Amino acid sequence: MANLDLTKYGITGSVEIIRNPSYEELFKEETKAGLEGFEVGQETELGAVNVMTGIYTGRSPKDKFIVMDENSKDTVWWTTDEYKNDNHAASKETWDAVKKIAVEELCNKKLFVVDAFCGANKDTRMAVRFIVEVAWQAHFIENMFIKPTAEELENFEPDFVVYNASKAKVENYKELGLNSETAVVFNITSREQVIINTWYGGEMKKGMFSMMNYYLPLKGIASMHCSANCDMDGKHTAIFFGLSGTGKTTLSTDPKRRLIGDDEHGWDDNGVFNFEGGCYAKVIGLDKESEPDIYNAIKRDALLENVTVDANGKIDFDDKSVTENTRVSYPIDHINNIASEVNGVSAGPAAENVIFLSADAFGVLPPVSILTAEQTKYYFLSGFTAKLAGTERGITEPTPTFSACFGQAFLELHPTKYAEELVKKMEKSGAKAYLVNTGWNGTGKRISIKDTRGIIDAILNGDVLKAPTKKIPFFDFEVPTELPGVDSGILDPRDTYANASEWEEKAKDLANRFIKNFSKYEGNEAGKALVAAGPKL
Ligand SMILES: Nc1ncnc2c1ncn2[C@@H]1O[C@H](COP(=O)(O)OP(=O)(O)O)[C@@H](O)[C@H]1O
Ligand SMILES: C=C(OP(=O)(O)O)C(=O)O
Ligand SMILES: [Mn+2]
Repeated sequence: MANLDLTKYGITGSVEIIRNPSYEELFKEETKAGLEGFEVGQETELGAVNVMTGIYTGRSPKDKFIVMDENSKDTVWWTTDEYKNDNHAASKETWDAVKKIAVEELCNKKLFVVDAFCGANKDTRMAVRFIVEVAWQAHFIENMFIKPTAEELENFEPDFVVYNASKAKVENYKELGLNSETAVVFNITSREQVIINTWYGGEMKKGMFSMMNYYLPLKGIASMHCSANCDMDGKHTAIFFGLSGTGKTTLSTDPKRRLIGDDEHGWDDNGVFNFEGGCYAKVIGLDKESEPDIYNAIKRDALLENVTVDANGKIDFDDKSVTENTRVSYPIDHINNIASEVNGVSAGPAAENVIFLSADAFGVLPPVSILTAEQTKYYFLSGFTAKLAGTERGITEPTPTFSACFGQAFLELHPTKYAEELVKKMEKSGAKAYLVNTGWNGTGKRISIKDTRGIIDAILNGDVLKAPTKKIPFFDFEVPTELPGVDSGILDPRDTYANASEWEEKAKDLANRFIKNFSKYEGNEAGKALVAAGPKL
């Protein structure tokens, strides 16, 4: 395998090709003398290396394109004026041009090639080859994707190739119909991705997630933007859907349970399986006391991004001067209790509890609502939350949004397809769904991690179904009025306002937004039938 041939990709004149480097080699490469600009990694007091990712410290959805061809034309959920999404169409000519830019950037260089899997299920996993010129990018990939065994590496045949040319620019982007000098372009037919002018690792991670979101539902497998964990015996799986910053990583990392994965999962007839081999946690304001497992995962081999570190390697997790989206990637075995230790792979049986995390910036949603089957479909398709600062370019404060299936930016097919697959699986396992607000309430502050953890515990141990409940107006949510370990004063959101009429006013406004947003699903009978499960004025 020493002589990996990249000329078949048009990449010629390679000075050196380092394939699947060890962590030891990566450490040397990313901290060695002579590196320049954003290539430089700095060793920190916790042993993890920190890097700066440049202008792009979050994903850039406006620069995401998919080649429109015979194959993708009628399957991909394209953006339209009536319903905008992030699936912008690129022509085949544009594809040829951006691929050429990427390949030229990668010619005559020392390169890193990382071969890895996306998907823990051997029958449906994608073998991905990443070609990059920056050592820490190779490190990020090794942390986040599933490492092949020596034997698997020997016989590795990529199903998908990613060309990361973060140092290049698309100068003639206007001519090519692109949005800027930055481009993240997918070719579903040739199974390739090109990344130009952004160093943010999330484009590779969420890029392959988007591709799984295309291929898996077409095979009858649910593909989900959620975290997952199970009990200590590897059973009783729970999944946590949520847009960036709503708490998937924080809440699935639970010392009482085993982690399956923190962000991207499939659900097939055997159960829930992780797509990834590692986690990508936010570290802004990271507090050792409230998130000890994440804190302890930050050690040698973990990779910090955009964190403020002084000349002696001392970390300041509270500093937001570069971005609020400071991150750490680490291989999943940096977490003490993981599902693969008892289940062999990062997987668990069919989920029994399905939790929708929503960070409501309006302070209207109760901290926990028990959903009916119809409400489950309605709230999944609605995907209401707030986009939190940082993960996407241009978002600087909590911004309310309806992100279908709690992951619209990564959906390649129509949202109803994901809802259909999820509901099929939930019906089969008899799973119950809950809507959990990890955002704000009438106090003007975010609900505490402690209270949210108490709520999650009550869902997972069944207490929530034994608790006395009441109904919340407009939304018809059933909410518990007391739960062990949770401040009873917050369970009815109206109690967190000086005057309940303040809540009422905001609730009416939010209900209206739901109704308006849902009109896009009312074009068919199934959509129309769900309206009754939504808010009413
Ligand atoms: N009640 C809460 N529940 C979950 N996370 C919270 C809560 N309050 C504040 N946070 C913070 O919000 C962020 C959640 O981010 P994260 O778990 O990485 O989300 P995701 O994985 O869904 O992108 C963390 O920085 C966490 O400390
Ligand atoms: C890395 C990302 O995911 P999350 O914030 O959900 O962890 C992202 O959306 O770019
Ligand atoms: Mn996360």
